[in-house]
Amino acid sequence: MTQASFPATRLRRTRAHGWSRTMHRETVLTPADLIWPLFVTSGTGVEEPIASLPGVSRWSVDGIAKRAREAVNLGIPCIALFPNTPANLRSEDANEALHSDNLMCRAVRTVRDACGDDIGILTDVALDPYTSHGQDGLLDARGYVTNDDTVAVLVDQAINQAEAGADIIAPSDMMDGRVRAIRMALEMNDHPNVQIMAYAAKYASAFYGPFRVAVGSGGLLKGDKKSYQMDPANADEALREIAMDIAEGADSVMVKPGLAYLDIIYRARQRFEVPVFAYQVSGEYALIEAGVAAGIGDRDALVMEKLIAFKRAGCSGILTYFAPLAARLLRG
Ligand SMILES: NCc1[nH]cc(CCC(=O)O)c1CC(=O)O
Ligand SMILES: [Mg+2]
Repeated sequence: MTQASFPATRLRRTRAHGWSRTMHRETVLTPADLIWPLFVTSGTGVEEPIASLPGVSRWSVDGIAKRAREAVNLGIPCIALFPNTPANLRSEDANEALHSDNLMCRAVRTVRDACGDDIGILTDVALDPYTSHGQDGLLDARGYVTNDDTVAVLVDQAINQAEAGADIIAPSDMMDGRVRAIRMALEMNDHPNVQIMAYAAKYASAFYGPFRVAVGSGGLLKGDKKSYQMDPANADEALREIAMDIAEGADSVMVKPGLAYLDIIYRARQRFEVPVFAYQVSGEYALIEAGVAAGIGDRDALVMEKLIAFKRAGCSGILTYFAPLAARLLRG
């Protein structure tokens, strides 16, 4: 047989056996790559299934502590907390965000009591779960979300969360200059080791709908968030946002939503030596669940394929509502 009659290289050769596929795998996903977002609600012993997010519930703080323990047992290193503030505590000025006994702070303390230092607690900094208008910041007389006045409140909100025991402050508001302001306040208030994970490139996305139902801001929001969240058409601008947040003292940055923005994750990793996280947001979760319900495929396989894509693009980790499912699958 002449040499020309067979391929010089057979890429299928290393795919022929399971052991070989394992050996040649370029990217791995582990439970340590996962951050589990959890929704907090009032009361004790309360679980409220969220219709917009099938399989996800709001939990009262005791339930949140149980979920945190579950995360520890599954090898998930960090949870992210989001409060469903009671309607009567929402206001124009989001004052509830600054109270040391608000839902968020109570949840942080309860988790810390239950799990000690075994789990990282990430708290979201933005005003939308606390405002009567559902915007992430304060409005001026014409309804514009003000930047610098909002940053002043975000700083107090961040310190309030750090005092309660948060490990990672995650500003999701997209105001300019907030990372520097929060970093300075953390340093000056004796929290030098509290991290900042900046939602650096956060897009004005149609994929946040189910989340807004979960934190009760969806029905309140009039208009959109396009004057502060990014235009989905832009990528160079995302790199500027990320560069600014690094310069202002962010320990890590986030790209949000996830799958539609893998190019941003990839470019950020090429450009900067900084940990990049992705948020697989509520609409991405709900679409997979809707697809599974419609019979388009197997949930486990769909979820794992999407999560490995984030790692392949260069992510250090992923915020995902699928965290407990994925961790269980990974542990076999
Ligand atoms: N600042 C609020 C915030 N923090 C995280 C999300 C979305 C998360 C998700 O959809 O899962 C949002 C929604 C928004 O900006 O309207
Ligand atoms: Mg910015």
